[in-house]
Amino acid sequence: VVGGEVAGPNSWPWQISLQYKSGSSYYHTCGGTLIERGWVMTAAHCVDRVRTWRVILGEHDLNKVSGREQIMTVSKVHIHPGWDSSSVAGGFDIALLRLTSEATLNSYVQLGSLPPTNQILPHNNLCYITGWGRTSTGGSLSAQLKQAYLPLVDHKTCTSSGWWGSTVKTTMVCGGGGAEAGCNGDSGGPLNCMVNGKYHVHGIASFVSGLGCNAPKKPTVFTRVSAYIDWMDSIMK
Ligand SMILES: CC(C)c1ccc(NC(=O)[C@@H]2CCCN2C(=O)[C@H](CCCC[NH3+])NC(=O)C(F)(F)F)cc1
Repeated sequence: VVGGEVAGPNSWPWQISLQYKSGSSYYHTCGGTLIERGWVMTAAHCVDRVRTWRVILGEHDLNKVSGREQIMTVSKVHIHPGWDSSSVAGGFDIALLRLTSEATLNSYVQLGSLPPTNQILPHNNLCYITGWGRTSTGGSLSAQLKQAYLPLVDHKTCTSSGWWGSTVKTTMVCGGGGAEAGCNGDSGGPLNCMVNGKYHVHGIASFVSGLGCNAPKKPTVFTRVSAYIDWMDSIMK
């Protein structure tokens, strides 16, 4: 996350850290959202390589043990059948991870709320991106979870000339476009949007400009969760 601030510990209790094993250590690679006690929603591009995964719930500082963490292994990865790893512009950047055991819900670990099917939020809707991604283009990951205010950018603006144009599809949502942005390592994490006084997970961080995470007029692009409710229901049935 470029800009914004360190989040209050566990103030986004559905945020997870997706980590892969290399040698005898695990490394943060993406964010994600706990949506059922046994299911995590993330981006397809995060899990389209065969790796040994683990999910940390109740995480805040990647380098410290608070005792609030729950370390979960992944028993199955479900990547949307429409995902094409050679083109993030094609959309379908969504995957579901079946956890080996069910999470214990408490003050530090809660389920994220999903939007109704095909809900489209208005331009400038209040949204926050959260993640441990790079804090500047080419910079390092954040040890603590960060949050940044990314007002929603409507499709008409986001697909206009000088912005993303036709790269952005109707199954995507855009947020920010100014100094604050998602960045590498925030992938798969939630775009938390306020609707009727409650945060819903409206987006899954998908891509930013190759020119820089906070390139002007290149808002962070998210998978629009409300476009994939039926698919998710069919998998989690
Ligand atoms: C649509 C197409 C023109 C296109 C547009 C932008 C990109 N951006 C990128 O690839 C930049 C550079 C490093 C990773 N990155 C990204 O955008 C990565 C992975 C994207 C999927 C790539 N297989 N995503 C993120 O950093 C994010 F925003 F989700 F946190 C890639 C392709």
